[in-house]
Amino acid sequence: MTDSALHQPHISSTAPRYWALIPCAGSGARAGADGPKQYQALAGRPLVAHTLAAFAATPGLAGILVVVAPGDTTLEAQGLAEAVHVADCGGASRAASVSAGLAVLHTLGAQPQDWVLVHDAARCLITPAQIQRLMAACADDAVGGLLAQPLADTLKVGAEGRVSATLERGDKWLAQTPQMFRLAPLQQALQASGPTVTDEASAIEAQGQRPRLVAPEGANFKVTYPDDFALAEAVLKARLASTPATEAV
Ligand SMILES: Nc1ccn([C@@H]2O[C@H](COP(=O)(O)OP(=O)(O)OP(=O)(O)O)[C@@H](O)[C@H]2O)c(=O)n1
Ligand SMILES: C[C@](O)(CO)[C@H](O)COP(=O)(O)O
Repeated sequence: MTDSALHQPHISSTAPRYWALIPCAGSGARAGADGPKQYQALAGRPLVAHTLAAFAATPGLAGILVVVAPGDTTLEAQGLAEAVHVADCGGASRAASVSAGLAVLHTLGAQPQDWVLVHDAARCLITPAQIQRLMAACADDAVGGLLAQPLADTLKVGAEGRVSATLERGDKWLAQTPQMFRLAPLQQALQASGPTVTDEASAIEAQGQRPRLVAPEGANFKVTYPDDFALAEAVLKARLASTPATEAV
């Protein structure tokens, strides 16, 4: 047996299930709101309610786990915890929150070979169609993958406020979420990468794997800065206006 085979997790032959893990324990410092950005009102509901509604409307998920900060009971108080599992095990970094959530998934019955779709609570424009697009693209993939957006702008390198180079952008993508990997390899990869890695794909890449890139076909930006709230709200309202009430999430 090779050294790498020794470190492979046990993958059983039963059909894998799909779990959603939603890190929701950030403080939203860059958004400059009064409190965590995931609970700010957007189109009449807390921002994270839109995120959760998209996952609740996605067929084929075994469960949805939301990781919140220790002692945070906002989801329960807002009536948003009924269709999801909530664990107040968030950590000091996004990666720490995701790792803590992966451990909780085991207690919910998740198996090492099951797929986990990690999605930022702050990406509230995600749709069931986008989630299913990623699931379909990666279901037979040996590694897994992520939603990502090809660059739309010319890409510059800056130094001391001036352009030092213009990069070829044909092969550049902006990483989004969900990012979908199997539970055991993802846990191992995050443990090896440590708490500073900024997405799951980076941790998997550091293990020598090449995650699949899947375009989202529609807006899926992360609410990060103050202006993003109005932009996200406009997109949500436009979708609601053009979607029959039975399909709206
Ligand atoms: N310790 C952390 C940090 C982030 N997140 C979550 O990870 C997602 C993406 O992180 P980001 O947008 O960077 O959120 P914040 O850390 O909240 O924002 P900021 O960096 O501006 O403080 C968000 O849904 C956020 O709640 C988390 O669960 N735990
Ligand atoms: C995971 C992520 O959404 C990919 O774009 C992003 O890296 C998370 O945001 P952060 O600012 O790096 O925490």
